[in-house]
Amino acid sequence: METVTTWSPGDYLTDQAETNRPRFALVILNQPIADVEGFTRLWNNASLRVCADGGANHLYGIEIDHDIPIPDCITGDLDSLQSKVGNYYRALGVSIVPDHSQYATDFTKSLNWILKQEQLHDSSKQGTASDDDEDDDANIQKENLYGVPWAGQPGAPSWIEHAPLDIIAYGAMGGRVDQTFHAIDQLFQASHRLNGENERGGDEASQHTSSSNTTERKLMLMSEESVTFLLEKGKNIIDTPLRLFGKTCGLIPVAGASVITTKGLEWDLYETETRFGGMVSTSNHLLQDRVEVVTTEPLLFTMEMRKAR
Ligand SMILES: Nc1ncnc2c1ncn2[C@@H]1O[C@H](COP(=O)(O)OP(=O)(O)OP(=O)(O)O)[C@@H](O)[C@H]1O
Ligand SMILES: Cc1ncc(C[n+]2csc(CCO)c2C)c(N)n1
Repeated sequence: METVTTWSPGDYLTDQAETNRPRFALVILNQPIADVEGFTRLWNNASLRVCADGGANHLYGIEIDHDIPIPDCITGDLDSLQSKVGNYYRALGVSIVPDHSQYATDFTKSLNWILKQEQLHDSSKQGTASDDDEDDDANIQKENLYGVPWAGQPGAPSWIEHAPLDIIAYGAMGGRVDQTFHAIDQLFQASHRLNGENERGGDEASQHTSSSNTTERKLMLMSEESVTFLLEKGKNIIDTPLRLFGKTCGLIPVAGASVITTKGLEWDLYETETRFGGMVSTSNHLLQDRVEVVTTEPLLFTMEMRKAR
């Protein structure tokens, strides 16, 4: 069975009025934001907005001049959050959720917070079926734990009906190298941690079909420079509208050697092995608005954002 995964990163960037845009959560990391317009479009489009610790400082910098939505949450060890920024958002009612674990980064803690919101909603759906005092207690406890008044309560925001949300992390690439590799590791982790270990792969029955489309939640890393995600084993169809993306792209074998076939690139490959120390396709070019990549192992795909000028 061939698995087909479709990727449409441009959909997150389209205007809010446009329909069919996937609902997504946006995590802002602690990196400078040069392309304020591009970031603001993404921030406005997001359904759930989380600041990873010092990410809030950059948001605050933008909010001074722009009318943008406040975050739903600021989380992390909060060692980078400036006190004036924390006080500002606290006064506006933003949940500030400290997590001092020394075994998870602020990026991971932000993903955990998103997962918790979704899980709380799931349990609240089960809870509403039996409307007893025990459930009320559970909801109060959840509110105390996660600092979100609506968590687990009736009247939760509408995005939650679209959960699990896709997740975009903004600002993960191009800073500290260990943080960059950590972000790539999050892409690997995402395939099981954010989607549930058991939902992947074909079951016995689906082995008999020739192809299946995966509808798992996506995690993508975006910045003003690039968008990056981990292609899955099998066939990947990537929407690459050239009005939104620059032509330069790369296919990086971060999971080890892979045999790949591509369609739609200037230097297409046909059943070619890619591995570090062997052939790695960087500085390749998109030729069209849709690219296909078949890969035997997960493969990092990255492409440029289109520059305003
Ligand atoms: N220099 C950097 N390069 C790339 N990503 C970064 C960098 N600094 C921070 N980040 C991202 O932003 C998140 C929040 O950063 P924060 O302000 O807490 O810095 P930190 O204390 O160094 O991060 P952490 O506590 O997560 O190790 C980090 O978890 C990381 O994903
Ligand atoms: C094997 C191993 N390597 C590094 C760390 C350190 N660490 C990882 S995430 C984190 C929190 C950063 O805010 C810290 C300190 C660890 N715990 N275990």
